[in-house]
Amino acid sequence: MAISQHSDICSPVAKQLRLATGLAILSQGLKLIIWVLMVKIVLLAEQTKEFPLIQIILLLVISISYYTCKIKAHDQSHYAAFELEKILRQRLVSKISQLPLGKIRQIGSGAMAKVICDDVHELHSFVADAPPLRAEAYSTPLFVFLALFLIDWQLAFATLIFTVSIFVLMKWLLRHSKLSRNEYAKAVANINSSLIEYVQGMSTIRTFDAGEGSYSRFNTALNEFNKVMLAWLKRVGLATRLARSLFSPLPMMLFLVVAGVILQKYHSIASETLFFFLVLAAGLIETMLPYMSLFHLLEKSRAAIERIYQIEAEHNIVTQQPYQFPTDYSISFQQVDFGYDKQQKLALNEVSFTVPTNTFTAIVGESGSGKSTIINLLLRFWDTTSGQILLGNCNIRHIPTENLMSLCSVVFQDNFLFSCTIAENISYGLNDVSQEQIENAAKKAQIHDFIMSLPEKYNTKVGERGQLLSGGQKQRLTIARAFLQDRPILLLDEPTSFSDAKNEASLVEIFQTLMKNKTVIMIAHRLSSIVKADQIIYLSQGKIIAKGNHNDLLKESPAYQQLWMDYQQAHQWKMR
Ligand SMILES: Nc1ncnc2c1ncn2[C@@H]1O[C@H](COP(=O)(O)OP(=O)(O)OP(=O)(O)O)[C@@H](O)[C@H]1O
Repeated sequence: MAISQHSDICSPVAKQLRLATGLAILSQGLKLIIWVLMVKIVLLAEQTKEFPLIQIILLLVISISYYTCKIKAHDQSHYAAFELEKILRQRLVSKISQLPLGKIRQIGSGAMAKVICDDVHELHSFVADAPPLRAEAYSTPLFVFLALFLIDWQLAFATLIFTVSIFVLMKWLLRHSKLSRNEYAKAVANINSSLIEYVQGMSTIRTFDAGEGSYSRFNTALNEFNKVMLAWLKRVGLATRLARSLFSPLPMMLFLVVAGVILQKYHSIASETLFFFLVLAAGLIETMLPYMSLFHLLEKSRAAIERIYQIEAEHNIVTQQPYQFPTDYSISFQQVDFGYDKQQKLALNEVSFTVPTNTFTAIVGESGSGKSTIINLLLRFWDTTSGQILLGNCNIRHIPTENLMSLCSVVFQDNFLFSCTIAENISYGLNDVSQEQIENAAKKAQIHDFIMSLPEKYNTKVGERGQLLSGGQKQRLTIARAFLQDRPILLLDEPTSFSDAKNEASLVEIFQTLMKNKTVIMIAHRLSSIVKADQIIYLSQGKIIAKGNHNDLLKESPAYQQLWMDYQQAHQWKMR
């Protein structure tokens, strides 16, 4: 099973690996000839007075060929390992781009980074070292036993039994290493994710938790890792050392001397034969050490392969056949149920509403009521549990993802910017955009003057995740991006969250321009910006409790009346 998984994952470089293994086997065959020749030369020197020149030249030629094959095998397997590392990383990154966003968050950035960096790297050692090790571990014993059986089948048989016994004992001693590998990987992933969280949440940590507690998750992960390693050392360390001692020439030589003496009682064994056995079998036992390394490599990489395959087996966002392409931009949720987790309460429960083309729908509701979930489902970051979402009368599951995305502009709460220039961030994902178009979009988002005040203007780099800009500036760049995209559907999540009173007024004006002739869904806490909405959807605990425009809801919905009163009171309180 493990072997088939290994050969499966190595299939992109199978040809290079076959060549490497072939060269390694050849080198092992040559090594055996070298041993036999060496014994022959020593015995020849003892028997005749002539200098064994031809044999020595032959020995030299074969030795050079042996090293050439060995080096070439090593080179081939290392080239293959680098190639496979590249291919697997490309495959995994491309896979991630096709996964539902929810799945990516569930797996976690730490675990994901571990698979793409560490696990793929782990495979590198396997691919680079396994072919020569495999050749040594399998072909050398075969060649050696063939030679030993030809020399003396009885002593060869006894040697075989002894070797197999050691081999079985070694397998038994190493039986626990499999479990520790999984625990080890889990502990490393935990350190990675707690470290990523620690660095990303540094500002929050410093503000709220300057004491010991801020390190606690990272520390717990480190302690957990130490515990796993110590337990592993206790459990496997002694066994590994014992197995290594057994697989050294000394026990084999002791055995051969004893077996040779016993056998001599029943039939005569020439000292020449025993000499052959001592050299070949002692060499044999040494070449079995690679078997142990191979076993470890297989075990280590097996867990890594399983984790790579686990990600590759995750379900992609699938566009169902037949493909459909919307002709208008109305949106309709029909009896939509959705839960992030099977065990959890539904985040949306029988949600139905329609947003006609070029109208403005606002979603309000308490925190956690399911507002963002509506946008997540519409963008197919997750798929509905039941019910359906239509866009222009097409079920969004039938609309190819790239088409669906090309219809929607989004301004999120957390506006993600890439570590490139301002111009590149505004035009992100768009081809053939002129500088003039970028600047026009920035003007509409009222951020052009600020950009022009920067030393490198539109070529200013914004830093990792846009950290060189303020929250409001990042938001304006995202709005400029939405202006430039000019897509028929606009999804806004908390668009005024970064603004003061003056800024809010200018943002409302900007949004009014941006929203013109578009189908708009806006999530809002500030009711002032949604009074003019064509429709307000009031969510509570995943259910729609009221639906209509502001005036209708004020007349008909006690819950909305209360919400409006609370908002006004809060507003007045702020004014005072
Ligand atoms: N990734 C997630 N995994 C599990 N549960 C989630 C996830 N995201 C949201 N939830 C849960 O789903 C419910 C709805 O969340 P949602 O983010 O849609 O609410 P919201 O109304 O947008 O809240 P807020 O106004 O605070 O942003 C909440 O109970 C929340 O805890």
